[in-house]
Amino acid sequence: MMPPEHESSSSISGSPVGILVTNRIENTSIHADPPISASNNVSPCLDEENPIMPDQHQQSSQARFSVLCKSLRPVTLKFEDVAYTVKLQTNKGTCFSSSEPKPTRSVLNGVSGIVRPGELLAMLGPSGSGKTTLLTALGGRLPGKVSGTITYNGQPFSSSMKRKTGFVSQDDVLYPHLTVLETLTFAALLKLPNKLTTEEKIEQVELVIVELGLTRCRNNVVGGPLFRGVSGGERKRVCIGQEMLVNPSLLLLDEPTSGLDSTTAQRILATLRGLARGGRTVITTIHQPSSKLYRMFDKVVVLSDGYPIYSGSAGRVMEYFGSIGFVPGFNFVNPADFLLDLANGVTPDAKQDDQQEFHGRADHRDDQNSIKQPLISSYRKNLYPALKDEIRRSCGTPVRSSRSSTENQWTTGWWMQFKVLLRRGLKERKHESYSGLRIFQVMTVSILSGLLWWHSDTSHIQDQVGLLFFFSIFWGFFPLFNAIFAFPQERPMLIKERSSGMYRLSSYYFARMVGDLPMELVLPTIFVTITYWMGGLKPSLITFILTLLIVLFNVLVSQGLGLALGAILMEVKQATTLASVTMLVFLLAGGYYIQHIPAFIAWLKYISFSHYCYKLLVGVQYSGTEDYECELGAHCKVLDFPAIEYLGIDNKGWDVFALAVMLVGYRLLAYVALRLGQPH
Ligand SMILES: Nc1ncnc2c1ncn2[C@@H]1O[C@H](COP(=O)(O)OP(=O)(O)OP(=O)(O)O)[C@@H](O)[C@H]1O
Repeated sequence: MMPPEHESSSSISGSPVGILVTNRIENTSIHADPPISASNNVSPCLDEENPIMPDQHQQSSQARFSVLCKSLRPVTLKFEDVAYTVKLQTNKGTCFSSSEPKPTRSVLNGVSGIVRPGELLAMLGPSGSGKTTLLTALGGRLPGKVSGTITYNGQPFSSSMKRKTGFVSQDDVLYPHLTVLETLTFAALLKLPNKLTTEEKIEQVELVIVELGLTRCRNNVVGGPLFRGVSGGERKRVCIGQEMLVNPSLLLLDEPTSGLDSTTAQRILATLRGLARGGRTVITTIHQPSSKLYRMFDKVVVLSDGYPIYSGSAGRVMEYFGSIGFVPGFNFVNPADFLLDLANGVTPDAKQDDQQEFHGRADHRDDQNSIKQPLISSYRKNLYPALKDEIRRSCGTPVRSSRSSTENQWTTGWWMQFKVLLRRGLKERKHESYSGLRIFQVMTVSILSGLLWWHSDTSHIQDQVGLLFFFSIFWGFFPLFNAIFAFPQERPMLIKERSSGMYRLSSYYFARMVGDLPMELVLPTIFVTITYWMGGLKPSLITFILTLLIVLFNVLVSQGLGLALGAILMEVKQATTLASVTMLVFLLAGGYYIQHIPAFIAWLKYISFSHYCYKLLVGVQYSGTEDYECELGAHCKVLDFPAIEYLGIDNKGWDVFALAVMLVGYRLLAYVALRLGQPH
């Protein structure tokens, strides 16, 4: 069997990004076609202080890309004895916490490898073998403790490395309502450094679109589970494009070809190989590559139940397994199939009938283990010592970076991030915020309540007070339940973008707050304007404006509570349940339904923003000197009306203060909860 050949050219050379990457080759010590022998491939580590610089000629011919070229700093990634254990969730102790320690499961065991700039490494293994976990660990995104050592040019993972790393996850997290062009443009504006002008950033987007073959669908919306957008392959390419924009030195991809046809898969891998040849370090997990795809890999790591059974040159794999007695059968065509069979504990040369019989046997698990165990032992005996030696030899002295890891953590400034995130949020959520359904809902309720309270006057003071209470409750519920969805819905995107150090949490948070404001304030304004005048409340412009301002204040407070509940629980079902209980308590303790609440529980009204809003609304509607018709022909003081007397309409300053404290407090709580829930 011939070892897989390595192609000498990539399909992307010739395209603009191809030019960019192939030019990198000429300027580096990396070969256009790196030798597949790991031992021959030891190159010195390149650090931040020694970026590969294009020569003068290329600089002038590619002035447009100069900033991007300079930012490329090759990364040698080494991982040694990487192990990871997870605590398993159990059903026990859901009501009463169990004192028993949670069972643990070892997901990765002593995985080692080295990938240099210019190389494309593939991780192979059956489903559940630990590929994604290893990739996530190498991307510095795995929560909890990863044992072993992972270094990038001899350094541990840092925020500067984070910015040089592109990570494409298996689940394509994208905003469904943005077009392909918008998605990439917003990513470019947020990710590319300030020293590039907006035009240059957009130019870079155009290059990536051409490179990834997205020209045809550039103006199509991405789409989501509820409505169709671009195809699965195009989605995947958009995700890769987002990472390619920043010209990452280290590119990690989780199953970039899953669900794609073989031609598209091949094109994607050719692009990745081209990117690698441009001086990047590219690592991908892959499920079942064809032999054609397999030939594009320089190195492979094969995992079986979290244990490595091979780590090294892709071209030497057959030679190695042959040397330990695993020779492919007569129908051998694809090294990847051979490797997957071995990783599954299945002998590759077994005939179809034997396989069926084999799987049907009750003790086939033991048989599988009896194949896996020698493979794991053989790896430790035959491959590991040489690999360890290679890892140690290559770049033994850690490269010192003169910059601190926190310095220059962000590529763009706070204000730029805020502006871009605000624009993106407005575009993405315009369908939601300005949805006809929401407007219809508010208009219907306002007209209906205007008709129900049609021209009420102080002779029906009970009704009027009821209308004011309705204002406070409706505009307590509505924004609260809308706001609850904000953070749980955006969580995957927030985690993805924050993990790559795209923007500050504060700029995202403020952009979200400000972006939601227009519609949050327009709808109650329409409502109050219709209902106030139809309902026959005091015909005074000042009173109307004050009423409107109080309702808007209430909306902002209620929205803040919704955001806080969403951010704390990060789960819509739990948050809506808690919100409905809270609002029910506020409704009952507000002072309208019950006026003789027992003293031991009367304090509840002080934590209810609806209570303060209701009090203020009544306070601006009626003055202490006003009368109302309490009996036929008899007039009483408004302040003596039982509901108002119980409420007490003095101390408006305190009510405003209490609402202001809640306005700030809830939002602060939401921010802190978001910050604590963020990957570090
Ligand atoms: N946090 C966790 N809690 C429990 N089990 C986990 C956790 N993380 C990973 N695992 C388990 O570890 C194993 C490896 O998972 P991983 O996602 O890395 O596999 P994989 O090889 O990428 O699989 P696939 O090819 O199907 O994506 C799986 O059995 C998975 O269930």
